[in-house]
Amino acid sequence: MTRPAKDFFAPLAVGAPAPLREIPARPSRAIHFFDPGNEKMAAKVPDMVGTVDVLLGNLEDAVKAENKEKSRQGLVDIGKSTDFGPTQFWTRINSLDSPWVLDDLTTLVPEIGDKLDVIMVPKVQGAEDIHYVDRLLAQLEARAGLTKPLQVHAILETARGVANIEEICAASPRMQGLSLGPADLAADRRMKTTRVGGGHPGYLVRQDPARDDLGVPQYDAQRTTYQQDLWHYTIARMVDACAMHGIYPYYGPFGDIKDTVACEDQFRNAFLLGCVGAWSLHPVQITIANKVFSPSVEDVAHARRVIAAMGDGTGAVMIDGKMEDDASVKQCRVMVALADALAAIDPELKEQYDRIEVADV
Ligand SMILES: CC(=O)SCCNC(=O)CCNC(=O)[C@H](O)C(C)(C)COP(=O)(O)OP(=O)(O)OC[C@H]1O[C@@H](n2cnc3c(N)ncnc32)[C@H](O)[C@@H]1OP(=O)(O)O
Ligand SMILES: O=CC(=O)O
Ligand SMILES: [Mg+2]
Repeated sequence: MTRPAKDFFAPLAVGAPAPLREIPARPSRAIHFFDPGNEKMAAKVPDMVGTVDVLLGNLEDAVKAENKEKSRQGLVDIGKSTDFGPTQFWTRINSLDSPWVLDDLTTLVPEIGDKLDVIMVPKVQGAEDIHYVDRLLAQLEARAGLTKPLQVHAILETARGVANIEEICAASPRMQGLSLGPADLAADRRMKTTRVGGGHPGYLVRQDPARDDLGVPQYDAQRTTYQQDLWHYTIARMVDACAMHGIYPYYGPFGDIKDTVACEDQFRNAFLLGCVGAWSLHPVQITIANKVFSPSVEDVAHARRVIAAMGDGTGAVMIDGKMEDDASVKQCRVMVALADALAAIDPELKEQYDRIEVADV
């Protein structure tokens, strides 16, 4: 059950920092995963600061059981020794039923709780999981004397989690966002796939058969097929639930590292539907996410033009043969607000957006 409105923003432990009233809209186009126990990856982290919006030290799946303690300690060392500047610092803890998660939280909060921005919780099933983490974090924050509350991000990777999506988003003022976890979700749903995110050639629709002069369908004639997106339904649910609760939706992992083209397509579908970012599993995917989740110069130019033409934002105007009104100007404001936020942290993008001529507007 969700707490009554009057108690929703009350700290859950004496001495814990006051919960945030609003989740900050910090750019997070790529959430870049690294294993803090892998020396080669860990060594790259300081140089990645400033090149990616979020660096996430992963402690869960993809870290071998015998390396869990090493990765946790590696994360503590990186957290203490790194100045993250404009880059956010997140972690993915082990699942709540695992033998490692209690030590993850009781170690990370006192050691590097002041450096961490967001704790990603995997395999969240319902509000009860968030309530557990919420209270424990409050106790640990109070004991550590933290002044800034940690935010919580849930991965949607079970059928029950998807069914309970709204209550998960509403479970705590710490809730920062949701990510799609397509690999675990596929397994939990008993989908017949063996991939980490992305499409499947068997999930398609086929063009109707052509008909001969007598109207008889030619079933054996060549017919075009169109591959469909396995994740459309779940992403759309995530976007609505997150928008309703003032938190942020993300595409999760795309496992075919070499298929940069299909990765870009999946990320772009998510961007167009309302997601703010995606996971990056390999440095090559940072570039893709940064590109896709930044509005194009053309879209920003058009949006600025509509906003300028619409004056106080009411009424209707014609631009290039198209009707624009209150509803389209609101979409344009979303686009420009994102462009402004990105320009503030990304000098290359700022230069591109600044180059849009006043004449274009
Ligand atoms: C379903 C889920 O839960 S998804 C989330 C969990 N999975 C992960 O976090 C996976 C993270 N990524 C990885 O483990 C690796 O990128 C792999 C296994 C996919 C590929 O690793 P490799 O085969 O070593 O890739 P590759 O040879 O292209 O690496 C090139 C360099 O980039 C480094 N690198 C690879 N991935 C990363 C990364 N995520 N962060 C930083 N550096 C990386 C490698 O260490 C290597 O360094 P080197 O040039 O000093 O030798
Ligand atoms: O954790 C991510 C997933 O796809 O599973
Ligand atoms: Mg998973």
